[in-house]
Amino acid sequence: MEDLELRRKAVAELGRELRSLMETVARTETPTEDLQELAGEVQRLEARFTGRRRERSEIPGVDVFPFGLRMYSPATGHGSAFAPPLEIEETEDGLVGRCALGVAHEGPPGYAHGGMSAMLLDELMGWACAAKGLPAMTIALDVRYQRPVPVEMPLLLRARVTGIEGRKITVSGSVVPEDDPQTILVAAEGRFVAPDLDRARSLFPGAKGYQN
Ligand SMILES: CCCCCCCCCCCCCC(=O)SCCNC(=O)CCNC(=O)[C@H](O)C(C)(C)COP(=O)(O)OP(=O)(O)OC[C@H]1O[C@@H](n2cnc3c(N)ncnc32)[C@H](O)[C@@H]1OP(=O)(O)O
Repeated sequence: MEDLELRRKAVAELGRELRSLMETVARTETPTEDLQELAGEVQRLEARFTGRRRERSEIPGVDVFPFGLRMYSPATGHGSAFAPPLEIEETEDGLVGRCALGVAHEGPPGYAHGGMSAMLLDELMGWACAAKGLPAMTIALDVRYQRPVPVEMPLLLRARVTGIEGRKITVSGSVVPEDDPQTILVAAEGRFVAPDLDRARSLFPGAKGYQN
């Protein structure tokens, strides 16, 4: 069997180059004829991905699901062109995530798109549930945007489970500047539900962790 760590490294390297490309594209003011030529080159590059494509519900071979690694997650995935990617660490008081957003994640000029903050919080809050042994899905997310989130600024995200009632979990989260953690840019409250085994099996037929 192919070395999994080697493959994860290759996936992450490709992801890093794609993120860099996305940022270059979002910032470029290069002449129009260059853009037209580059689009053709990217199309030719895409045609070189000739290997097997995974099925819609198939878990990527590099992942560990539901408790571990999602390499193509748009929030945490090192293989994702879209992810910052968010780096997560477990602390005594819940989870802490670190990242900086780029111009490719912009909403208002110079500031992050609100959907990015919501997505990153949603993901981190979801991982906070998994860290309690309850891999769960979001059923409600209330996001308060208190200050705009500058792009290219190191950010600290926090997620803490505040209550567990059977399979229902409540989680709070925030985004702050890493160098000014008292200033809350975004605050969130979320409700999550850990699907029961039957529901999880039907939702994620490709997940070995839920099968007999
Ligand atoms: C799970 C796996 C993933 C983990 C990956 C690792 C972490 C990655 C982190 C990534 C994070 C990314 C996160 C994402 O992006 S998750 C993606 C966005 N979220 C969804 O798509 C979830 C859609 N909802 C559902 O599929 C079902 O509702 C689920 C599966 C969650 C529960 O269906 P299930 O059949 O299992 O539950 P139940 O019917 O037995 O109900 C149980 C209890 O819950 C209450 N209730 C249920 N639903 C709702 C609702 N919508 N509103 C209000 N309440 C609701 C219900 O009243 C009952 O309460 P009670 O009567 O007992 O008091």
